[in-house]
Amino acid sequence: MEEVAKHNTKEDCWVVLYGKAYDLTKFAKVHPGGAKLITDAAGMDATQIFDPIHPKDIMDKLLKPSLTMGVVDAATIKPEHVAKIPEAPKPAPKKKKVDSSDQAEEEVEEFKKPPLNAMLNTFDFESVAREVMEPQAWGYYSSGGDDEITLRDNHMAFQRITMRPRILVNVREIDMSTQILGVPASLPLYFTATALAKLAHQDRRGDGRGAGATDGERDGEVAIVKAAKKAGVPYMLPTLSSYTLDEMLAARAPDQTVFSQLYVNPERSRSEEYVQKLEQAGVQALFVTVDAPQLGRREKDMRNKFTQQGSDVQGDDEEEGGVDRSQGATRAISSYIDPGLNWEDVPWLKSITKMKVLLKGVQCAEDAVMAFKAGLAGCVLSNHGGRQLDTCRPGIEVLPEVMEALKEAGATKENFAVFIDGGVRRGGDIFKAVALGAQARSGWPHVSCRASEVCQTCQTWDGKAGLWPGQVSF
Ligand code: HEM
Ligand SMILES: Cc1cc2nc3c(=O)[nH]c(=O)nc-3n(C[C@H](O)[C@H](O)[C@H](O)COP(=O)(O)O)c2cc1C
Repeated sequence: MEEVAKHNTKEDCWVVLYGKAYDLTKFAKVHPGGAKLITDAAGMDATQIFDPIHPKDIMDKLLKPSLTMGVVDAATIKPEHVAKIPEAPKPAPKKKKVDSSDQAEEEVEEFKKPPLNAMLNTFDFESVAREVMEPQAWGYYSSGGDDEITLRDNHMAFQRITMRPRILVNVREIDMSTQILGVPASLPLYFTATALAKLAHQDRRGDGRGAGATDGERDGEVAIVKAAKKAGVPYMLPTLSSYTLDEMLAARAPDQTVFSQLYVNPERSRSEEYVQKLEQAGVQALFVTVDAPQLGRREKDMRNKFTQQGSDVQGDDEEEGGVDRSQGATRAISSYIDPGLNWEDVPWLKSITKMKVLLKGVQCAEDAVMAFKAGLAGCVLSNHGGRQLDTCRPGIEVLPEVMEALKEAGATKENFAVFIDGGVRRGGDIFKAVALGAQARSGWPHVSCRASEVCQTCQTWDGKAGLWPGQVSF
C-alpha cells in the first residue's frame, strides 16, 4: 500500500479496488462519472466509493490488463489509506413561504415518501424519485439527449393515438398473457435494460438505507430480477449493471427466464466470453444495443455533475470535476462500446451463440428489413429513451412503417419479433403498441403492476377476450 500511496495526484493516480492496484491516471479523465471522483481517491483504497455503484468485476472486464499494477496486501492498508464516500452536498436552504395574511414566514416541510398503495401511476413514482434520489443519480436517470425533444415526444406520441372502443362484447373472461420470444409472460411487457441500477438506491439522508432500498440493501438489478419474477415478465439484464452478471443470475428463481442486453466491446473476445457465460446460464435472448456508438450529450446530467463535483473548485480546470465530460464520456464509452460495429459484424454475432439475437435501437423500416434479411430474430424499435440522438422519431410512430415493410419482405410473427420501447407509461400505451403490431414493449421495472391493471381496463373496453394474439399484425 505504501507504494500505491505515492501515486496520489491527478497526474499520477493509482487507486486500490478489492485488493488490486490500478493506474487510473488516464482513465480518470474520461470517467463517465467525472474525473474528480477518481482523482480524489488517488493513492488510496477506493473500494468503499466504488462498491455502491459498480459491479466488482467491471475493472477486469473493461480496463486494459496493463493498468493493473499488482495485488495489495490487505494488512498494509491503514485507515488513512481508505477513501471515504464524499459527504452529500448540503441541502439547499429551505424555501420560505410568505403567508399573505400576516407576512409570517413558514418553512416548507421536508419531503416524506407516500405509502406504496398511494402510487397510482408511473408518474407518481417519477415525482417521488426526483425527491428522494441523489441529485446526481436523478440527473443520470432522467436526462435525455440535447434539447430532450425525443425524450418528451416518446410519451406524447402515445397521446396522439386515440382509442376506438367497440361495445357489447362479453368480456367476463380476459387473458393478457402471451409469449415473448417463446417465454411465457403475464402481459406483453418486459423490463428493459437500464445501466447502474444501484444509483437509484443511493442515500441522500446519510443513514445508509438508500433512497429506494429496504432493509439497508442497495439491491439494484437484483431487486429488478425479483420484481420481474413477481410480475411474471422477462427482464433484459444490462451489460453495464451495478451488480456482477453472476449476482444477477443468482437472483433468478429456478424457473425464471431472463434476456440480456449487449454492448459489443472493441475487444471482441471479451464480448464472446460474456455471451458464452449468458448462454451457459440459460439466458434466452441477446439484445445488441445499436443506437449508442457514443454517449448522447445529456446536458442536464453534465450540468448537474458540474455543480455537484465542480462547485468546490472555483476557477475550475477542465479535468477537475469532469467539466469536459461530454468529450470524456464520449471517449470513455468508446473504450467499452465499439463505435466500429456494423452490418458486417452480424454474422459474427450470430456465430458466437445459439441464443436468439435481436437488435435494440432500430429506428426505420430499412434497418428492420436488413435485420430480418440478416437472419436475426427480431428488433426493438427504440431511440434509447431519447437519451442518444435528439429529434428521432418515437418507436410507436416508426412501428406502422416497419410492420408494412417487414410484411412485404416476407417476415412473419414466427420468424421475426418486433418490440418497441420509449415513453410507455400506462397500460393503454402497451395496448396501442400491440394493436399496431408490436409483440411486446419494454418498460421501466416499477411500471408493470399498475400497467397491467390499466391494460386490463383497455382490453375490457376493446371488448374482446384474449384480444392480443388475434390483433398482432403478424
Ligand atoms: C475509483 C473508481 C471509480 C469510482 C469511484 C467511480 C464512481 C462512479 C460514480 C459515482 C458514477 C455515477 C455518476 C453518475 O451519476 O453518472 C459513475 C458512473 C459511471 N462509471 Fe464509475 N467509478 C469508478 C471507476 C469506474 C471504472 C473503472 C469504470 C469503467 C471502466 C467506470 C464506469 C462508469 C460508467 C459507465 C458510469 C455511468 C456514466 C453515465 O452513463 O453517466 N467507473 N462512476
Ligand atoms: C437510466 C437509464 C439507463 C439506461 N441504460 C441502458 C443500457 O445500459 N443499455 C441499453 O441498451 N439501454 C439503456 N437504456 C435505454 C432503455 O433500455 C430503453 O431503451 C429506454 O429507457 C426506453 O424508453 P423509456 O425510458 O421512455 O421507457 C437506459 C435508459 C435509462 C432511462
